[in-house]
Amino acid sequence: MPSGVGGTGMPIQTLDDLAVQGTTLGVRIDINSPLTESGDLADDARLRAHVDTLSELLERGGKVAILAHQGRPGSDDFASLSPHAERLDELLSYPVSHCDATFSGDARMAVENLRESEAVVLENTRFYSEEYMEFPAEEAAETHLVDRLVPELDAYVNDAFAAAHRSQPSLVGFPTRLPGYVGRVMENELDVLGDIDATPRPRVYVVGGAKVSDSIAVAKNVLERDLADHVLTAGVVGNVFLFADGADLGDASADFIHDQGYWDYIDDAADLLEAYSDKIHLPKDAAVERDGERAEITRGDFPPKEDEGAMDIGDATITAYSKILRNAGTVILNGPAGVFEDDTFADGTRELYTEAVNAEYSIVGGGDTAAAIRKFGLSGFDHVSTGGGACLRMLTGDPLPAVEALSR
Ligand SMILES: Nc1ncnc2c1ncn2[C@@H]1O[C@H](COP(=O)(O)OP(=O)(O)O)[C@@H](O)[C@H]1O
Ligand SMILES: O=C(OP(=O)(O)O)[C@H](O)COP(=O)(O)O
Repeated sequence: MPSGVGGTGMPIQTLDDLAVQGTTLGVRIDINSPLTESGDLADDARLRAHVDTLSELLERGGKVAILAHQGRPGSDDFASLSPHAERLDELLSYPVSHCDATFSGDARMAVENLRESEAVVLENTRFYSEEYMEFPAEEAAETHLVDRLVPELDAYVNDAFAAAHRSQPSLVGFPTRLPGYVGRVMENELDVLGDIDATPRPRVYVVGGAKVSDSIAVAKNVLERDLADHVLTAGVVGNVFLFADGADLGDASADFIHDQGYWDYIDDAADLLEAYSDKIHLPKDAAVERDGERAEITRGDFPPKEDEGAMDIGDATITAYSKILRNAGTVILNGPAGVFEDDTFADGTRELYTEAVNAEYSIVGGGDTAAAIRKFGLSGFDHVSTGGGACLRMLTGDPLPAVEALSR
């Protein structure tokens, strides 16, 4: 019988149920990481998170074909997984190579040629167009990527919790055609994040960062299900809510939101504000760059000058949000409050994250969120999830497609 995984209530097989020796395994991990301008890894936390799973499979004699994505088509961090393979080769005590193909003949040959306790990182799954589309599991199973790789594999392991909210071929297509198992990262995240109702009130969600569609969906869910006592908005998400509330953050911020494809979400944010204005908190001020320095503008003085984009929350927002966080029973946080990579606009993220540690129970998650935590040298959170959107989605009780596909 499958070992089962806490929190999901669904019988899912773990690596304890998998006979590894000599088998060829397709292993989906999430090593989507911040990159430097030259394309190197700016942070390797997600790679390190998967070391236990990969080491276990290799130590037990597995032939490991790694599937993963990096960035999104059109994004600055949309890149090859070659640096990731090099870093995994350094982190693991087993040989890790890279193949610059995902499911072509060369990729299938690379998988066929694997010896026991060897791994190959196949190329960025999102270099292939169908991977950036969402499908029901049964349709995903018939995509080229899945169809071409299945004959080379004996089983599939999904350890990519951080991408489990995406119903994309490499995440949901294999379990309908191969025996599927969760890796150790996925197993732990599902166990820890299993039951949000067990966490103490008042429960405060902090939705920051730049993935507006994910954050609005989560905010809607936790408010409709009365899971949240407060929703603090920051980052690009906060800027969208400010526009939705009629504030004029100026052309630079508006153009950025348009360019990211999120302008249409302003109506959704407005609907949430109308229904839950008592629980949703908006920034009271913003930080912009003026003459090369940080300048703060209160909402009463919006809009900033035409070329000044809102790059961080200001002191008034930090003070107001910190007071709520200080009195929180549970803080659930995803996404930076500003462009924290630039020290000029790191104040909001650093201050809010520092305050979140002091909550009775704190869960933080996300690739850039984790990178910010390391940048500021913070510790003491009860759980640092490898996933941002996936973590929030899990905590709203919404199903994670990749997990559902494994529990068939
Ligand atoms: N006001 C802002 N304007 C532009 N980008 C922002 C702003 N606030 C935060 N960001 C960006 O959001 C990105 C992280 O967002 P996201 O990917 O949602 O976080 P995570 O990976 O933790 O889920 C960072 O690269 C950061 O620079
Ligand atoms: O970084 C990720 O999500 P996160 O930004 O919520 O942490 C995952 O790798 C998913 O990436 P995606 O949001 O481009 O599908």
